[in-house]
Amino acid sequence: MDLTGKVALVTGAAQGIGRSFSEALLRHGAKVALLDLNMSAGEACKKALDGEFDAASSLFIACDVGAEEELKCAFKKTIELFGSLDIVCNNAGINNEHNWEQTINVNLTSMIRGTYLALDYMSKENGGKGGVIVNMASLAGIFPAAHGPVYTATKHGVVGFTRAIAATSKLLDYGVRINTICPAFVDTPLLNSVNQEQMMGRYYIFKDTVKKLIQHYGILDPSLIVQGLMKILQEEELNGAVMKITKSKGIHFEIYETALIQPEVK
Ligand SMILES: NC(=O)C1=CN([C@@H]2O[C@H](COP(=O)(O)OP(=O)(O)OC[C@H]3O[C@@H](n4cnc5c(N)ncnc54)[C@H](O)[C@@H]3O)[C@@H](O)[C@H]2O)C=CC1
Ligand SMILES: CC/C=C\C[C@H](O)/C=C/C=C\C=C\C=C\C(=O)[C@@H](O)C/C=C\CCC(=O)O
Repeated sequence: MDLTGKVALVTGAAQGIGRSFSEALLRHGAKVALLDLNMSAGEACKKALDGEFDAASSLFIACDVGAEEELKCAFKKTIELFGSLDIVCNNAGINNEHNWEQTINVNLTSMIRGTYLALDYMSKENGGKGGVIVNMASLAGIFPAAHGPVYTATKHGVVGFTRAIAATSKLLDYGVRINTICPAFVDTPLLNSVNQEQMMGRYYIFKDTVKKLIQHYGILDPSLIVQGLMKILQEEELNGAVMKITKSKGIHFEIYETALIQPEVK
């Protein structure tokens, strides 16, 4: 996909992986809607991006992806300003085992809603011109993380939903490719949640164990996750792919046994 002039929407864009995604998309000539809960961080991010890229190429939208109407409104504002939508990165996520219901709402429910909103605008079934959706999971979407059982559940859900809706998209010819990225530990503020008892809840007892896990497996630079995003955008055969990114093996893919026989669509 030539990104020049394409329109992308990135959730959790104010920092971390989402900010790295947004910078890379702008650098490749795309326009980007930056969605984030954190108003001050979002405005600071937008100001910094305006120092490097045309201010008209990005739009910060304060949005709690966990609030249905706010997410719907953010999609609407994006299309109203930029005129179309080609790429959606459902990236926003939290690691909160204390308020685990919020973790489910942000990491899973909002990702599903963001995927459906993206399909509303991009699917050929709705008169759209197709596009690409990237849902951010984690290696905890493949391997159980004892220090984060609810986080693990949400990320397994991201993987499962993405693989299934990608099959739906292919069967119904939506013209939209939907893939998921499962990074190991990445150098972003999220990692600091390990040190926060209000985030780890009853699993704060694992604090030192997780730190040893992080030390053992290493910490990835967000730029490698950006490489994964670019690979997904450029390799048009990728749909329903589960991309893993680790220190030991870099960018590689989970291989699954043959999928269920899919229903014939009459
Ligand atoms: N950092 C890591 O080690 C890994 C992170 N991930 C996933 O990558 C994604 C991005 O995480 P990071 O960049 O590391 O985290 P981060 O905490 O650095 O950034 C997340 C961004 O999302 C925003 N956000 C949080 N809740 C929101 C909401 N309700 N509405 C809108 N924005 C919201 C935050 O304000 C923040 O700007 C998450 O889904 C996370 O689970 C996956 C594997 C490893
Ligand atoms: C506490 C921080 C919260 C979230 C960060 C992240 O989402 C959670 C990650 C949880 C577990 C990460 C495990 C990392 C494992 C590795 O890095 C691998 O090198 C080893 C494990 C499996 C590799 C198998 C493969 O690559 O096919």
